[in-house]
Amino acid sequence: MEVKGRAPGKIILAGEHAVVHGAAAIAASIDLYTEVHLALRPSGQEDDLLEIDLKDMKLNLSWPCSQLKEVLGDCSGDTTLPRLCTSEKLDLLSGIVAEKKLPQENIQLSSGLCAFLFLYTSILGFKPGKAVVTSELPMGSGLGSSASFCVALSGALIALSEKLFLNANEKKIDLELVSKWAYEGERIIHGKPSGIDNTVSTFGNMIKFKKEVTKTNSITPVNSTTPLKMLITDTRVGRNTKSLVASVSERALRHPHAMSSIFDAINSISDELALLVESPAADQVAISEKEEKLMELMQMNQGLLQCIGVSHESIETVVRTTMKEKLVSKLTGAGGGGCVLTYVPTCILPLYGLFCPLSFFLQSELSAAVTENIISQIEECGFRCFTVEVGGSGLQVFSC
Ligand SMILES: Nc1ncnc2c1ncn2[C@@H]1O[C@H](COP(=O)(O)OP(=O)(O)O)[C@@H](O)[C@H]1O
Ligand SMILES: C[C@@](O)(CCOP(=O)(O)O)CC(=O)O
Ligand SMILES: [Mg+2]
Repeated sequence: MEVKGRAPGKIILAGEHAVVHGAAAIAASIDLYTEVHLALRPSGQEDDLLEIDLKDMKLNLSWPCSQLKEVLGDCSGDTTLPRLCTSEKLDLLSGIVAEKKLPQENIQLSSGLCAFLFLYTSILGFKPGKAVVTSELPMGSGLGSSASFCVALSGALIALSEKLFLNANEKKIDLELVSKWAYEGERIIHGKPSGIDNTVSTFGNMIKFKKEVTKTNSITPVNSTTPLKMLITDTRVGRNTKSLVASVSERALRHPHAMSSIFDAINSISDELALLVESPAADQVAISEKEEKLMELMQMNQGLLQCIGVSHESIETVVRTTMKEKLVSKLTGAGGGGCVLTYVPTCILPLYGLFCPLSFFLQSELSAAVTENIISQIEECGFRCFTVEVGGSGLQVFSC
C-alpha cells in the first residue's frame, strides 16, 4: 500500500516568538508544499529496511528495522494518543542518525531525521518501508519547512496505519490527530514550538493561534475580506529556529518585566491585525485606510522583533530598501536571517500622498510596477524574491 501526504508552508503575519510565550499570533498557509510519498515493503522480504530518500538533498539513508528495534526497544502504543519523545529516546535516535556521518553541509538535517524515525516507529512500529521526500520550501528560512515535513509525514503515516484507502474504507483522516503527532516531531526539531506552524500547515487558511498551558490551544479562523499580496525575500542567511527560540527565552529570563510587556504589545498587534483583516472595506478610500493600518501594524511588530533580538542585518537591509519605496517589511518565522515579508498594497497612490480615483486596473498596473522596481533593488543585494498565494489548503493525503 502506498500513500502521499502533502502539506503547505506558512507565513506569520504577526506574533512569532511571542506566541511561544502565550501571546496571540496570526499565520496563513502558502502555496509551497512538502510531499512525503510512503510505501510499505511487502512483508517476508529479505531486506527489512526503513529507507528515507531526501530528493532535494540527493540524500538516501536506510536502517535495518531489526537494528532500530534492538536500539529503540518497544515503540508500540496507542497511535490515537500522540506521545512525547523523551530525552532518553532522543539520545538513542540522535545516535542512530549520527552513525550515518552526514556530510557537514547536511548536518542540520539530523533533527529532521530524528523526527522522521520517531514518528515512523511510533506510528507504524518496525515495519519495513520507504519514504520519498520532496519540498518546494527553502529549508530553515522561516517558511515552516519543519512543520510541513512533520505534517505531510504524519498524515501519510496515519493514513497507512489506519488503512484509510483500503477496502472502500470511508473513514476520513483525523486532522487533529495528525497535527498532534506533527507537533511531537516539531518538538524534536524546535525544542519548544508553540504549535502554530503544525496547526496552520494541517488546517490551511489563515488562523489566529494562542497557546494555552492548561487547556487546548485557542485556534480561530481569520477570514480575510481582501486578498493579501505578499512579496517574500529569502535573504539566504541560514539560521536555526531552535537556537533563536532559546535565545528569546534566555532574554526573557534576564529581563522578565520588559520582555513580558513586549509580548503583551505583540499580542495586541495580533488581535488588532485579525480584526482588521476581517473588516469589510467598501470603497477605495476604505481599502487604502485598511492597508495603511495593516502596514503600520507590521512595522510595529518588526520593531518589537528587533527589540527581542531576532532581527538581522540582512533583514534590516530589506526593511530599509522597501521603506525607500514606502512599503513595509517584517521578518517571518524565527528571524535571524531567513525570509522577510513585504506587504504589497492594492492602493499604491495614497502612500505617495496622492489620491486619484483610478480604476482598479490602473492601480494594479502601478502596484506591479512598484513591486518590480523593489524586487530588482532587493535582488541587487544578493537576495531572492518571490510572491506567494496566501491562505490555501492544508494537509492533503492521497492513495497512490
Ligand atoms: N524536507 C525535509 N526533510 C528532512 N528534514 C527537514 C525537511 N524540511 C525541514 N526539515 C528539518 O527542519 C529543519 C528546519 O526547520 P526550522 O529551523 O524550524 O526552519 P523552518 O521550519 O523555518 O524551515 C531542517 O534543518 C531539518 O532538520
Ligand atoms: C519563532 C516561532 O514563533 C515560529 C518559527 O517558525 P519557523 O520554524 O522559523 O518557520 C516558533 C514557534 O512558534 O514555534
Ligand atoms: Mg520550523
